[in-house]
Amino acid sequence: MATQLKNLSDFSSASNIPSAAGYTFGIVVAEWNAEITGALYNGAYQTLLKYGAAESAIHTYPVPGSFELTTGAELLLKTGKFDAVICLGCVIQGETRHFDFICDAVANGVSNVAIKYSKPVIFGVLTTDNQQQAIDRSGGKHGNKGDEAAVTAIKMAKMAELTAAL
Ligand SMILES: Nc1c(NC[C@H](O)[C@H](O)[C@H](O)CO)[nH]c(=O)[nH]c1=O
Ligand SMILES: CC(=O)[C@@H](O)COP(=O)(O)O
Repeated sequence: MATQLKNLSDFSSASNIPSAAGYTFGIVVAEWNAEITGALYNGAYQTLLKYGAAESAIHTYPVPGSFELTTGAELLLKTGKFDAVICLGCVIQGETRHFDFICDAVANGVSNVAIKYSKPVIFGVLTTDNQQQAIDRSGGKHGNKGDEAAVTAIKMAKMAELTAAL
């Protein structure tokens, strides 16, 4: 499987990451599986700082679960004050089909909010079979999806800025 072949968060060879300076970011973080989402958040926050975002330009809001990430993104984007919103969560399969409904709702919801406001909303949600897969992708052997979400937010904020000038 491709995932097993690499650290998915290795940006060392990526020279095409724009500066995050001047952009305002929202980060909405689900409290479910907090040990995982906390690691995702730390990765995203530190990555934004690494690429030049000001601490004062990063605004963080917790929500109860991943299902609420869409609402969190909507509430932030309706203010008109954010260049990108990063949604962080971790949904781990349980005994029932609840997993499927949450994952589908968040993926579709995040996409719809991004389109509604023509602003980047980044899907930084782990959807795993078990806890170990989540650990591996939140600072473990497969990298940190929070890092990736932050890089995506920077790139998309830059694209939004460039296309607004067209
Ligand atoms: N089981 C997980 C949940 N469940 C909670 C939902 O996200 C939502 O808060 C609830 O249905 C009320 O609307 N959330 C996660 O983020 N991760 C899970 O594994
Ligand atoms: C993804 C979930 O909501 C899950 O944790 C709930 O567990 P279960 O499906 O066993 O009720």
